[in-house]
Amino acid sequence: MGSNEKLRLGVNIDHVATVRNARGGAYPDPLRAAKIAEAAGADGITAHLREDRRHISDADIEGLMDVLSVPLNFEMAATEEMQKIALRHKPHAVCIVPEKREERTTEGGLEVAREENKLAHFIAPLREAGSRVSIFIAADARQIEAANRIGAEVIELHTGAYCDAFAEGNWPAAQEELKKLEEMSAFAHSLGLEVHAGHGLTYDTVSPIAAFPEVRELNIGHFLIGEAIFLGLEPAIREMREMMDAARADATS
Ligand SMILES: CC(=O)[C@@H](O)[C@H](O)COP(=O)(O)O
Ligand SMILES: NCC(=O)COP(=O)(O)O
Repeated sequence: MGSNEKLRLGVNIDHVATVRNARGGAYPDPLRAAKIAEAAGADGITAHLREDRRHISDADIEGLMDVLSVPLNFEMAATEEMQKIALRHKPHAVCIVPEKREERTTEGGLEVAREENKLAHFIAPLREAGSRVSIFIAADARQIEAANRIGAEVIELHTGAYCDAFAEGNWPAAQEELKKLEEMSAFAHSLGLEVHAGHGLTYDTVSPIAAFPEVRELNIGHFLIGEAIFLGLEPAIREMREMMDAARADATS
C-alpha cells in the first residue's frame, strides 16, 4: 500500500494565466506563481497547454522548463501538435487529458478503452523520451484496465463529479462518487499503476481523497488560485498541504 508514502501536491497554475490573458500582457506571471508554489511546499507544478491556448501559452511551458526545481506535469490533449511540444521539452510527466474546444473546463475522463491502439502508439514515443505518462480518467474499471494495457505508468482520477455533487449539496451523490474513487484507486493500484487524483478539489473536499492510501499525488489549481486572492498564494497552498497531511495522518493512525 502507499499509505506511508508522502502524498504529493501538484499545484496547477493554469488560472494565473487565465487572469493574465484577460488583459493580455505579462501580469500576473504564471512562472512567478510556480516559484511561490515551490517555496510553499508544492512537490510539482501542473500546467495544461490547451489547444486553444486560453490560459497557458507555449512560452509559459518553455519558461517553466527553465525555472522549475520541481517536476513539471504537462497536461495535453492527444494531438500531433502537443506530442511534438512534449517531445521537444521532455517534461517529467505528461498527462493526457480529453479536450473539447467548447467546454468551460475538462468535463470528463479520457476515453481510453475505445482508442487503445491509437493511444498506445501515441504515448510510446513520450515514454521513450523519458516522460512518465499519466492518463486523466474517470473512476471506471474499464478505462483503468485499458490505461494499464496501453502502457501508462500513472492514472489521474477525475474528481470533478465528486466536487460538483458536494458543491450542489447533494451528499448522497458525493458519497457515491467518493466510493467509486476509493474502489478505483485500490483497483488501479492493484494493477501496478500509480494513482493520482484531481479536478475541482477545495479545502472542503480534499480530505477524504487525501485519506485514500493508494493515492500518491493530488493536482489542485483553480481553487488555490482563487483562494490566493484572499490569503495570498503561499498561505493558500500551505493550508492545502496541511489539510492533506492531516487527512493522511488520521487515516493511518
Ligand atoms: C485536466 C485538468 O483537470 C486541469 O487541466 C484543469 O481542468 C485546469 O484547466 P481547465 O480549467 O482549463 O480545464
Ligand atoms: N488535473 C487536475 C488539475 O490539474 C487541477 O484541476 P483544478 O483544481 O484546476 O480543477
